[in-house]
Amino acid sequence: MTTSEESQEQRRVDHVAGRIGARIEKTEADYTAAHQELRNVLKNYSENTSVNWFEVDDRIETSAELQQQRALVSRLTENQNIIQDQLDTFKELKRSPYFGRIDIQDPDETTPESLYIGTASFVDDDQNFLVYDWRAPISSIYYNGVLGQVAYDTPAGEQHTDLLKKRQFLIQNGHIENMFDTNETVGDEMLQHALGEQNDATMQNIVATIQREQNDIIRDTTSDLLVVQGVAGSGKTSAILQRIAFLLYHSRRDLEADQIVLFSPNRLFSHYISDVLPSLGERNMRQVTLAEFLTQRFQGLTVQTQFDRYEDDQTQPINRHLRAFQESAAMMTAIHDYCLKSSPATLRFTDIRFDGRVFFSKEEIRDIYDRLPDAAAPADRFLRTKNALEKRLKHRIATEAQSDCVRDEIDQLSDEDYHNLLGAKHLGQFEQLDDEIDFIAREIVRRRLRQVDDAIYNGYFLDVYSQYTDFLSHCPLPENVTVEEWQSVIATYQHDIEFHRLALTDAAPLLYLRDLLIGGGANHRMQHLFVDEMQDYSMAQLIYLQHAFPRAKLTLLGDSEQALFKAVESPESILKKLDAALNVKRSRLITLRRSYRSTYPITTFAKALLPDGDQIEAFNRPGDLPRVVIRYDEEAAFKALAHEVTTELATNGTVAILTKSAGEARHVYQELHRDFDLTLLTDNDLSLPKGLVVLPIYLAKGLEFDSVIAYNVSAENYPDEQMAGTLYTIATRAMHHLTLLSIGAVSPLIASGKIPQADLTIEHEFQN
Ligand SMILES: Nc1ncnc2c1ncn2[C@@H]1O[C@H](COP(=O)(O)OP(=O)(O)OP(=O)(O)O)[C@@H](O)[C@H]1O
Repeated sequence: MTTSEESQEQRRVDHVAGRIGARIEKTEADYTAAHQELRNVLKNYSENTSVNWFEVDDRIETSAELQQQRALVSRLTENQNIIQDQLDTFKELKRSPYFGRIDIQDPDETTPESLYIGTASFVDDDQNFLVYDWRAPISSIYYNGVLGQVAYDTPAGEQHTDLLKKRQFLIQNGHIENMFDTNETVGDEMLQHALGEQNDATMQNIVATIQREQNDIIRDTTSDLLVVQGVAGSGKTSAILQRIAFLLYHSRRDLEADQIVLFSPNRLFSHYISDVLPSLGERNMRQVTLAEFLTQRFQGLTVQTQFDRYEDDQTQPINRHLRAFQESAAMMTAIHDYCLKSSPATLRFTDIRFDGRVFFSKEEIRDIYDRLPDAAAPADRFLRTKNALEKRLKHRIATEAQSDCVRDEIDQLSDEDYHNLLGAKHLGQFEQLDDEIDFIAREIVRRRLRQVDDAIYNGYFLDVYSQYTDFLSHCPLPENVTVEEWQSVIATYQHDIEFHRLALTDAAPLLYLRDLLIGGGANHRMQHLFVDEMQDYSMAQLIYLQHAFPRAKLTLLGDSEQALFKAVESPESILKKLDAALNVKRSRLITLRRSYRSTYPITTFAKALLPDGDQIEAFNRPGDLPRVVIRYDEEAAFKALAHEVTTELATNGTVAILTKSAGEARHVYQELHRDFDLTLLTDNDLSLPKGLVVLPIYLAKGLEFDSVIAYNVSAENYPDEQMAGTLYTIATRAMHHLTLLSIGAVSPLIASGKIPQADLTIEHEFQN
């Protein structure tokens, strides 16, 4: 690259930045005007809210006026927010207007054209595209193409062009720091820089350096089920966030951010990724953890979380084949069959009671259900039963409203209570006073019987918990499950329910049974469902999620090597199982084998922990060897830990001590918190601070830290292959430094001959 080319490019950057600067000034003026308008309306609004609320007529008038003003305020606020967002985008763009340039020559053109690609598009006042959005169809060439003939998809079909040049830029504060031409997808030099820089507490966008396979994930618009199996640090999470930005850009008119839901592994993760979409000028999608989702669905019950289960599994023996069956697709099929075969006689109806007496008896309810055509789906029949009960309730309300005692009650009402019962909507609606009185009478009875109404509306007249017991007692068992074992499953479930608790294993089958029998539970608005860390979900849970979001396209991401609960599975076998269970039209598997997060020595060490780690490709970023520090008693270990922490904090922004369990994390906290500014993170924490943190590994899923210290990787703590996934997950959270502290003999996973001693720095304490 010649210096004249560099100065020419810098002149262009200056020119573009100048244009953006002018637009910022104009937008700032627009913002001030919008803000002033909003303030005026708000002032007016607050004056209006203090008017007389006592007289009924005034009240109606004021209320209508207020409603109008409220609508105006919300429109103006939205307008102001849009301008603010534009301003933020322009300011960001001015600092770094673009990161790429492609020179192309279309078949019907005589001269080549240079296009510049950035995080958002910028069109000047003469309609020249000075910067193209990275998501524009033509930009895909930048990520995918090597020089020569290339194709790219557009809404009008596939287009062809000749790619003559591809140039990458690193522009900071309007200044070109680095630029070079490349024939590769996105050159390693650029990536080296991006990865070496990171030391933020939150995730950054990767649009300047998206890799080819990541680009495939991001731009896939046709699959109904996209399964991404990628090794730790291969950019799965990054890819889905850019994918969401891409989908929002491409379906601007039909897709909104709140029609996309992401199931995240934990709440810290939700915070960790929260800046990525806003940095690309998009709103965040909805995020929920499995625990939050289940808690919301089972109000009144305490549902075991994945974390509770992980902790419990460490202290109690687990019957793996039993659990495997309970969480399988076969279990969900059994539920489905059971519900389809259900009949009025097998359904566990219960009385609806009021004031200690039976209001609608279960026999009456069963009778209604029985009279409905049995060809209808159970949920349909249930809904019609609900409607019939509502009708009967209305009838009883009407009859009771005629009673003398209700009329007496009306006579006793104060003016205020009377108007409240009538409600603003009905004021002046009745021509005859008698009609108004009738209405009030029904309203009194309706309010009194609200509990019955709620019971009908919520379908409380079917005891789903006892129905699930009935299902379990009739469930066809696989050969490897004995009747005795199954009896214990039923007994445990019943015992849990008695104490308002539910095991995680039972949650998905029970929800499925409830939805199939009584209806509801499905969200038809969601268009995309993303599940990160899918290896921690059972097949039953995934089937349920598909049922709960029936219109959503699924993107499932995971790494079976990081399974904390299960054995490792090959990506192909995972897709095969999902294909069979989820029954989708178009499915696709993308495998990512290159790991970007950690330095070369850390990834080399981490992959050696796994039985089939050879397939992991380490990105070539230099760094120190992982250090193993061995001490033979706790006191010496904590002294060493304090020393390591001090050293790491001197050079790293985030240092995490990762433990196997919450108990261990608390113990470390107790020992260190007096000497260090240390934060103990639990599953209630919502944000990730910078500095020094201690947390169990399952809360660190999906996260990364500049420096990781694995606490106590002894043979006692990590005795065998079962723990390989956990240790691998811990090691791969480190970006730049990894230290492994062992109290006593080191785990055979590390001390095995598989890991060459030359790949580690080992520091022993001399024993007396
Ligand atoms: N193309 C890329 N350009 C720059 N950085 C990247 C790229 N791909 C991944 N990274 C970086 O690598 C790190 C790991 O990415 P990410 O968290 O998305 O991986 P993951 O596959 O979800 O990891 P895990 O399964 O271990 O949680 C992040 O810091 C991310 O910014």
